[in-house]
Amino acid sequence: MTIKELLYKVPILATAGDMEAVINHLTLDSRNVGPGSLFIAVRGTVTDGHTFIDTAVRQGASAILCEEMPVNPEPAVTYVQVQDSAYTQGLIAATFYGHPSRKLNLVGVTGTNGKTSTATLLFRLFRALGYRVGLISTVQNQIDDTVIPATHTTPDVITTNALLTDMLKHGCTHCFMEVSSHAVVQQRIAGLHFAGGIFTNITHDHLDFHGTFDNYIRAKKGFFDQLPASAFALVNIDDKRGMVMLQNTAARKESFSLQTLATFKGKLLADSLFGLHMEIDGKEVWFKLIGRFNAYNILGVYGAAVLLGEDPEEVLTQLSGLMPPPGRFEQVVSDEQIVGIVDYAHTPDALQNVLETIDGLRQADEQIITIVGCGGNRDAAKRPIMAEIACKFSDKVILTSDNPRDEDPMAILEQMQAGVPPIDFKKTLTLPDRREAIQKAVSMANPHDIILVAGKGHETYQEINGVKHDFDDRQVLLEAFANVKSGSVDTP
Ligand SMILES: CC(=O)N[C@H]1[C@@H](OP(=O)(O)OP(=O)(O)OC[C@H]2O[C@@H](n3ccc(=O)[nH]c3=O)[C@H](O)[C@@H]2O)O[C@H](CO)[C@@H](O)[C@@H]1O[C@H](C)C(=O)N[C@@H](C)C(=O)N[C@H](CCC(=O)O)C(=O)O
Repeated sequence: MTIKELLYKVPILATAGDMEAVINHLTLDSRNVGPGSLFIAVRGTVTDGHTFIDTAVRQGASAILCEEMPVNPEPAVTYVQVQDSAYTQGLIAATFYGHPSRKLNLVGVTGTNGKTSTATLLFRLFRALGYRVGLISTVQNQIDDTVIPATHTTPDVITTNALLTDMLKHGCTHCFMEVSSHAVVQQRIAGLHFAGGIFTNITHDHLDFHGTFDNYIRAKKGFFDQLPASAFALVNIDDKRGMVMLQNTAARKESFSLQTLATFKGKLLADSLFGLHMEIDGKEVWFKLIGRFNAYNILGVYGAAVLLGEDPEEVLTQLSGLMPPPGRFEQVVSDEQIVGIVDYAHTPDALQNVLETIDGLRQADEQIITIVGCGGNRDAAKRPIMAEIACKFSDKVILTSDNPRDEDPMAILEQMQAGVPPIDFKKTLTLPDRREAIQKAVSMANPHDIILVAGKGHETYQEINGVKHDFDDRQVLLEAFANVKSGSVDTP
């Protein structure tokens, strides 16, 4: 495709060089440039892509898209100046790949918690309903049975268009994707045509990136503002920001609720460690998912499926058979009936949801032992809050590391300790080594006690100083169950 064809409908400020130059590859990263590449220079959070234009040219780039023209452009290379290269990237990627998002039903899911569960449940539901389906999620991307490792919750828009193209080649009719607030702000969903958007909830998270809670809300809302009139915008109106999401959208406004009148109204009848019993649209159904937060996920998934034209009764039948996604309230039970629960809860709200759920389901003599940490190089404000929540609901708490990245693990843990109420000092232990923390919890547990290992969920690594070391909470729990003699009470 020529650069001129690629720029169809793109507002351009200036050009230099041959507009008939042929482009066979798009990239944001100078390290991936080769002959035929169009290098898109984007201003990032760490560095400015414009500083790599010369490198891209040396590596054979055919064209450069930028916001600022270089002082000495290379005559053999085509340069295009635009107002906003991050946004333009989305329009170009859609044209380059032939607008794949218009050729299937692309549904985006946004919200602080529940994105992965909702997108994954939709993916599994539509497969169970007989469709070929794609998934773009934090845990993994998937085209039917083929798993493609994920690097982001929402990839860059070039990668997304490439994934959607592969999905179409495999006959997919639907794709369910997570839409993170980072992605909205960084234009990673620009130019994508959505058939629908779902809002799960919004709570304190990512303030390191967005600065204020208002900015974070605005970022989420930006997704709904982008939806076309042909799409549906389905929001959880039990979250007080649900209606805000709908304010400026052109899409059809739809809602779901466990508490009030909504397009899709559900009622939670019973909640146990074995599943949920709900009434949806007047029908009683059992689900294998656990916890009130999953009742919301189920309702959102049900609503989206019905809005996509599926038969409500068939949707409920298929949904009732689905299991939780990996690392989402995943249970690992020892021979002695110590219940390990591995959950991705890494925000205050998610941790509170999981702990409230466990607290509501346990018997009076069953202890909750919580293992929790907070990531390095990320929102530090949540550290004391998460420790406080863990203490509020648990009989014992072990503060430990969760991807300290470039930070000193002990410094993160000290910030968490600041949230431990003095009355809870004696039930709290600090063990920076996560493996040791899990082993300690198992050694302290009695049969039927519940050990919550929070934060990593499906992740299979611990990131320390830029190196990802193999670490899987589920595996380490199993090893601890096998190695440590259960029943030996070792109170901190
Ligand atoms: C903070 C953040 O969101 N960063 C994302 C952002 O990178 P950046 O702005 O920091 O990029 P940069 O390093 O400043 O570089 C600027 C530009 O120069 C280019 N460059 C850079 C170096 C070089 O040698 N050559 C070159 O061309 C880069 O490709 C980039 O285009 O844009 C990149 C391209 O899209 C992303 O890969 C990158 O994600 C980083 C790796 C990341 O960790 N992001 C996280 C925070 C994130 O996005 N998380 C959300 C989920 C959040 C949640 O809900 O939990 C997600 O969607 O995954």
